[in-house]
Amino acid sequence: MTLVIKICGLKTSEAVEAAAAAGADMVGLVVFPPSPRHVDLAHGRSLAALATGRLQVVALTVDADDALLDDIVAALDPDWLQLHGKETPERVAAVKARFGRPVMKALGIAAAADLARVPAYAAVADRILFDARPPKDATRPGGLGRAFDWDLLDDLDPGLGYMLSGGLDPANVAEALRITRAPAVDVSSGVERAPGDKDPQKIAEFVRAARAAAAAAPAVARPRA
Ligand SMILES: O=C(O)c1ccccc1NCC(=O)[C@H](O)[C@H](O)COP(=O)(O)O
Repeated sequence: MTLVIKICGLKTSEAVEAAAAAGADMVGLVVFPPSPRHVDLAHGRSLAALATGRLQVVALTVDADDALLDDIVAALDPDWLQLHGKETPERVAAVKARFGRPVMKALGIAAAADLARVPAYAAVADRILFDARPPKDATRPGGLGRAFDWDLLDDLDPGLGYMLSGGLDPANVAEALRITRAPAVDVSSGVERAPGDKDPQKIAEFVRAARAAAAAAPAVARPRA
């Protein structure tokens, strides 16, 4: 199975072009004003149009209501909706039913107990994104460049595709894949010069390192020890 790679928090056409040229699969557009990666809908529309047909477009929101999601879907026509707030399983199901698009639910992980929520979300989401749980005083729930203990995902079978996220970068993605055998990875801070400023060279290095690691140790197809 081919590793799925998502580059998140793109703000410029240069970054979209870099993700496409590097061979990424998905790009995330953050619609959350407190984030340094926030794009307004007019700009998001042009970035999504540039990506469409080459990269899957993920619209990332945090506890968005239906009215905002209506506007986002109309503007970005995303392939995926990523819910990165405190959305309940019921809310995930409602968003999926209303918009008829695949929904990726982010779950913050800091300890094994955090995985207890997985079955309820796996029943309604199309993909789970495991991210580091943010500190209590964080101004945003993701894109913080924080990793969690990847060993927590050992032996995890959520019953659906999942994405590993949180503090990944070109130097550590191979080790993260070796430990987790994740079928998909997501990165933001690790391919930036500064928050919100993507570095085309780091994007290329990340994709190259992740693809090489996946080729050396195929993810979900690899039998468990
Ligand atoms: O990126 C943001 O600023 C952001 C803001 C609010 C909610 C989620 C956000 N990012 C979510 C992502 O999918 C990131 O790629 C993920 O958290 C990993 O980020 P990083 O640890 O910086 O690679």
